[in-house]
Amino acid sequence: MRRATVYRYSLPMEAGVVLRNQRLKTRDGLLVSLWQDDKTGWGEIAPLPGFSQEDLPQAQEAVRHGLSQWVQGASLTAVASAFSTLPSVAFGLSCADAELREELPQVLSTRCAPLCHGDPNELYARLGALPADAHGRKVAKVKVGLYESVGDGLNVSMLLEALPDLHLRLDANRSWTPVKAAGFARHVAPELRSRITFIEEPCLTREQSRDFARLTGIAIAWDESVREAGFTVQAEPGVAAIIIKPTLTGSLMRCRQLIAQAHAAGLEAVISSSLESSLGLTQLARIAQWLTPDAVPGLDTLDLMQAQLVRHWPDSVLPLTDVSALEIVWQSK
Ligand SMILES: O=C(O)CCC(=O)c1ccccc1C(=O)O
Ligand SMILES: [Mg+2]
Repeated sequence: MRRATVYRYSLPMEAGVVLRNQRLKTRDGLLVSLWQDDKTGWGEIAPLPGFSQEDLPQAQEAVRHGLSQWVQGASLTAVASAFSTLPSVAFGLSCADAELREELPQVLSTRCAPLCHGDPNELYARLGALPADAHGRKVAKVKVGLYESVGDGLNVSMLLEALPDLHLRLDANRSWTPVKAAGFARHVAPELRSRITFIEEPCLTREQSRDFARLTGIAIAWDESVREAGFTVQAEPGVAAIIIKPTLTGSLMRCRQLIAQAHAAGLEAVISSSLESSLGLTQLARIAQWLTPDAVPGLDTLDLMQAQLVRHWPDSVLPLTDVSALEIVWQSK
């Protein structure tokens, strides 16, 4: 006997969370819970406005359709893979399926690369307290490209000089022209550059980003590119990693394939958040622990929200919204 329920959630965000020039006041998405015999599995489907190709009504319709098929006996692995044009649906359903089949291990590490922002004194204290990894490195992430690139260069240099065991991931989201990218690099001394683990997509085009890596010796990582048609994972000079945001990428099987390709090419694969709730985020932490145990994931986004959802992120003090408070939008008979 199979049963499925689809819930809809809307969580208030912290004031001032801006994504691609639009303010995100609430994070909206779906949770699915599946029952089969005495087993249960949950998944989160949350298209991210400005990033996902699909919107929530489209996702909801697809989830309803996919789960009706599953309830009637179809394989959810197959159902999820069929939604390759709706990555959030493919990912959420495949997570619920993996939990149900007890394939997704429970072990979870809350270790992730903290996003550096806000008051410098507070930031220094936070980074000072950050645990080092097996190589004695502290890994944190800084968004760049929002203001003057020269200021970004000075800021990054200041952090690296102040904390000798700090290694930084930077993320420019393709915002620099080659001239701005050079302005950034000019203000980061060559001896500090090796502690920039990578910068995600510094420039508008891949070719410009490759040139930046070659000219500056600063490694880069692909993020947006990974989700573009025609992208193939391959070893390239100056490329250190690929970023995998499962909600924007697709089924667990697709993510595993990308991770395997990255590792085969000698690249780091970094699991990263698309602003999932605490339920999706804890699953991402489990996936990261399982499939990319040596890479610190990019999951420091829970505090952008004002509440957790159904499952706790360990140590978070945010209030928890219980499943009983959620609207049921579909249920199998
Ligand atoms: O990768 C991380 O560390 C956090 C997640 C993150 O940065 C992000 C989250 C949602 C949408 C886009 C991005 C991004 O990588 O720019
Ligand atoms: Mg990025």
